[in-house]
Amino acid sequence: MSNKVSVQVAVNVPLSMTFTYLADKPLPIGCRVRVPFRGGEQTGVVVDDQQSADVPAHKLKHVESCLDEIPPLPADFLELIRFTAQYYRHPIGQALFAALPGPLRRPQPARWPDERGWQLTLAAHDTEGPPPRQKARHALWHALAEPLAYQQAKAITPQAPALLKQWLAEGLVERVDAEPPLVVAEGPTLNDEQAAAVEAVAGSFGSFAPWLLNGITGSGKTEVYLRLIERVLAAGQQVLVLVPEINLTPQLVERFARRFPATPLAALHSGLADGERLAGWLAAWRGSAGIVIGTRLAAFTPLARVGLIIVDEEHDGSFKQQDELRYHARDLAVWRARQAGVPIVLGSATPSLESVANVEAGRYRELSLTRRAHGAAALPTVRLIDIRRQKLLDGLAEPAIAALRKRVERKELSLVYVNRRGYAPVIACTECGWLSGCPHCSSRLVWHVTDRRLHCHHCGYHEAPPRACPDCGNSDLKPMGQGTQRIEEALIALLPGARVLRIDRDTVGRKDAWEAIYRKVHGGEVDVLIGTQMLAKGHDFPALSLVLVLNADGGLYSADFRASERLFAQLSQVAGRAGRADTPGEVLVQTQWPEHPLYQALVAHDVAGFAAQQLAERREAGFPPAAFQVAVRADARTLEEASAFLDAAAALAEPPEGVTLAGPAPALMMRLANRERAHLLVESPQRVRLHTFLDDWLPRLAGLQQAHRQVRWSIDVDPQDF
Ligand SMILES: Nc1ncnc2c1ncn2[C@@H]1O[C@H](COP(=O)(O)OP(=O)(O)OP(=O)(O)O)[C@@H](O)[C@H]1O
Ligand SMILES: [Zn+2]
Repeated sequence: MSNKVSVQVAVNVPLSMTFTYLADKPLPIGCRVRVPFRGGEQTGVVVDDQQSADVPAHKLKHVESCLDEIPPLPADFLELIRFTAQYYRHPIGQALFAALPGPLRRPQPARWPDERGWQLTLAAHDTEGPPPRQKARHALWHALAEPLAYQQAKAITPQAPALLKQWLAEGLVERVDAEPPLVVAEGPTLNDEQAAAVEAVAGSFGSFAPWLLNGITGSGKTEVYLRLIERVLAAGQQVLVLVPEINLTPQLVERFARRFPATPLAALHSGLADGERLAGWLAAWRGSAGIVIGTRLAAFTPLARVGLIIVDEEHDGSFKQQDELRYHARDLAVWRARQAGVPIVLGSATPSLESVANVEAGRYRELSLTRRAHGAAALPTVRLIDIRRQKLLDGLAEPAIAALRKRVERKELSLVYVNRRGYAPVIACTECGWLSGCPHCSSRLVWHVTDRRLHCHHCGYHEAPPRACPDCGNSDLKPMGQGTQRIEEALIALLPGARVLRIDRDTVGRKDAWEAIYRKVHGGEVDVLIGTQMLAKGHDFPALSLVLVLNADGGLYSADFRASERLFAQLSQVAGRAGRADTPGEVLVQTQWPEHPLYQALVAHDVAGFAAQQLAERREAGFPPAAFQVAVRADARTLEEASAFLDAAAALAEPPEGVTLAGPAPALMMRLANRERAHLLVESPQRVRLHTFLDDWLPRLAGLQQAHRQVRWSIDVDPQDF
């Protein structure tokens, strides 16, 4: 008994503690283990070798040896997890397991993927090989004279995996160690601003330095990333690139792979199968993937030799996870850059007010790209169409229709941007004004033509539309507002012969849908694109010359203090899609409030002015980034139950000077999936004070659950949505 050792193990359970087990020999910190847990079995990770004092040794269960053939999880990864759990107030085990790829959460051993390359065998050199008319085979065969990595082979032909397998079986190729060379395809000559940005960041390699790359849409930020990546790869290091949307990943991956055709690249996003994700994750950890690109979860990927971190579209809301582990990937990326002692580049055309404030405070340094990069491309002209003085045809004003017609005639591409968040097509009664509402949420049901049903976009409930108004019996029910599907129908009727392509969550559900869309758009097979927010971000469609914005007004007068910032960013982004190459761009915005300062700033392309005005308002009101917030959210069957819990929580608080509690208040979306939601806000101008207060207060809340059994509650640090 005496030679046993005890270890601390993190397990995937909702408890803010680790568990003590006995082992026959010391187990390295970071190794995955299989542990008995409450009558079952769990995967665990050894996080410490300290004996906890309060459990007598004879009561401890045993843990067997490490599961894996791979080494223990690295110390800097565990440190990141510890920080994340602590800062975002999440159980350590759950934070850890959320960051691991699926297969590593299960108690099965993992091994390194085979990353060797392929080369022709001696025997193969004596054969003829595929004839030149079999182009792809021929090209692959000849490339195999030298060691070829998987990625290089796949770049030659998509049939490579099958061919390599076949040739391996026939003894024509063999597996060899292949150190991929750094091959860099040619890029454009940088303009002065781009070159200055590259030099500035490169000058900070080897130490922590946060940079805000503030560049207007189309100013060539991606090109700046590519040049920096080139230097990092040349120094034998890795780059981590975070992007907001899974849709953007294929486009960027392709651009990176074209520039660095031989560099192994790991793309990590939620659309991957478990095995693919694990392989990419391990390649990143081992250091064999030179470029690691992914959505927010990729912020946790261990990297053996990171030299630079890039966060593209840093202002984007999707970097914040809204449930379970509510982390902000951009903020964690900055923490990681500091931990690793490397620079981080936050890129955006509409930087978040948080980053703008960090520049003002001297914490970040700013690099500006003020001109469009491509030849003569200029920012588009933005015009407002005052719809108070226009007759609308299916939601479209006459000048808007005329502008679309002109583009179709000239064979130029147009984009109709429908801000569905503002107004979705609901079914309304023309007599009494009844609107189709969800029985479970305080949201409207949205009419879908595809299945001819009403859908709740919040809880997923759907139903057939009523034949007559449930309130007054009138049988004349009409769709109100313009969703993408309704606009599509209208445009097909208004622009005969035009090729219209609608892009929204309903049409891009499939994994490869985006690639098909790109092929169509770039192949000149589309005249008018219709889309929601997902079309606004980062896409580069050179032929696009007109952007028409519908329904944006909904964001002007929202109860959410971030709504204006988001709307401005979205509209700048979508406007920035126009006129990126040789065709000058025009943006038309239909609005009832043309004099609103937000639209005036949009017309003037005054990003900095708008940010300054917003920042002043936030400071005035004591909102972030002038203050830090933590939300305690609660939901229950009734608002009273939820509020009673929050009242009880507030009663346990003894906030020190400089920390205030506000609420409880109902959430903006008060009812969701049959639960009513409210929150309590804790605020302070000083982050440290806020967190010191939480350290004292949050542990006391655990005792409340007993008296409020029906209430579910959670902590959201730096909340983004209310
Ligand atoms: N120095 C340059 N000379 C010529 N063309 C360039 C240069 N830099 C970038 N480009 C081209 O300009 C276009 C816009 O560049 P890029 O996509 O890098 O801009 P961006 O700032 O990342 O755009 P956004 O944020 O709007 O998505 C691309 O087609 C790119 O190839
Ligand atoms: Zn609902």
